[in-house]
Amino acid sequence: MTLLEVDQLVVDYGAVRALDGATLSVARGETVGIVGESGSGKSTLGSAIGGLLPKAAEVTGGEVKVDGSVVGSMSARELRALRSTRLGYVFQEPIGSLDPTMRIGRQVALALRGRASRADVLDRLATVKLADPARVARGYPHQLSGGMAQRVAIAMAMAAEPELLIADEPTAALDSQVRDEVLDLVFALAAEAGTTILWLSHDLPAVARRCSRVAVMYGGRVVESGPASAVLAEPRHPYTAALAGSVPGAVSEGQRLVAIPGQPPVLSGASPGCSFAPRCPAVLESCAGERPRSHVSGGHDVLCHRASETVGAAR
Ligand SMILES: Nc1ncnc2c1ncn2[C@@H]1O[C@H](COP(=O)(O)OP(=O)(O)OP(=O)(O)O)[C@@H](O)[C@H]1O
Repeated sequence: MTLLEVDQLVVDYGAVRALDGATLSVARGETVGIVGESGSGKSTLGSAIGGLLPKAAEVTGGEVKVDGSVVGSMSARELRALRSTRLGYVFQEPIGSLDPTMRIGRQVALALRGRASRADVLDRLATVKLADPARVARGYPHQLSGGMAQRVAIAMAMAAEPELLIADEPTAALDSQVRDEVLDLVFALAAEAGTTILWLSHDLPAVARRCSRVAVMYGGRVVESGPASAVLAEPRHPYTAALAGSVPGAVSEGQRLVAIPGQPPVLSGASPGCSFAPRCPAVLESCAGERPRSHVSGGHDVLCHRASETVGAAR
């Protein structure tokens, strides 16, 4: 059953177009990795789902539905309810999710929606494998290491057992050892609570290893989505092919995506054609002037004029 539907979403920050008709559908229980270079629109998409876009942003087209309800039509109260009961967010910088002036235990109690006993709070902190939950509960955010703070942020995001957890590069600020532990934790807690995961990441190998589905973003659109193993083994979009082709040996888990020659676009308005055309090794004449439409090919959704051809030919 569909939990999240993003349909042709367009978001502008003034003259900069961050999302240019992004479309994505996520079923309950899926673990979906959204992969893309810096500026491809991942964070904007993640924020739009919970009505958390900054003031500078304007939704100028399309819509987001969570469990059938249109997020853009919700009142402030409905949005607060959506965020406190159905969605959980974890960001790159855990400190940003924590109140520097409040003891950790009190913050976790609030995330448990005010009905929490001290034992509930300590239980919750124990689920994120903090060695001494009582000590952490008594402390303040500045007393925690980055890894510990992210564990607390995860405990708070998962406190209400949300239907959808949006994890926006949750481990980018952590060192590699802690990174794996934190990801293990996120996926284990989500599996236990039946929470669907949307994980926004630069880290293609890590996403492929942990997620059931991958969506690749480029120029504010989802250019390919499908089962993780199939998308990586047989990419249909030349951009995904370039990313996937660069995986063996060239990039290991935890590293950022290797560069593809050329620069990703900064759009100011709708892209007239495929925004990957200037960097595409398989570009056709029509690519620059005609927007590719969704094409289902081998179980993947692909936005490419050449989607029906094999990627072997496109590369
Ligand atoms: N507050 C803002 N004001 C103006 N432009 C913004 C703002 N936030 C994002 N943008 C622009 O919108 C586009 C998409 O940015 P977004 O942060 O969503 O991408 P991203 O894929 O999450 O990148 P990163 O991986 O670096 O976080 C970029 O061109 C970015 O410069």
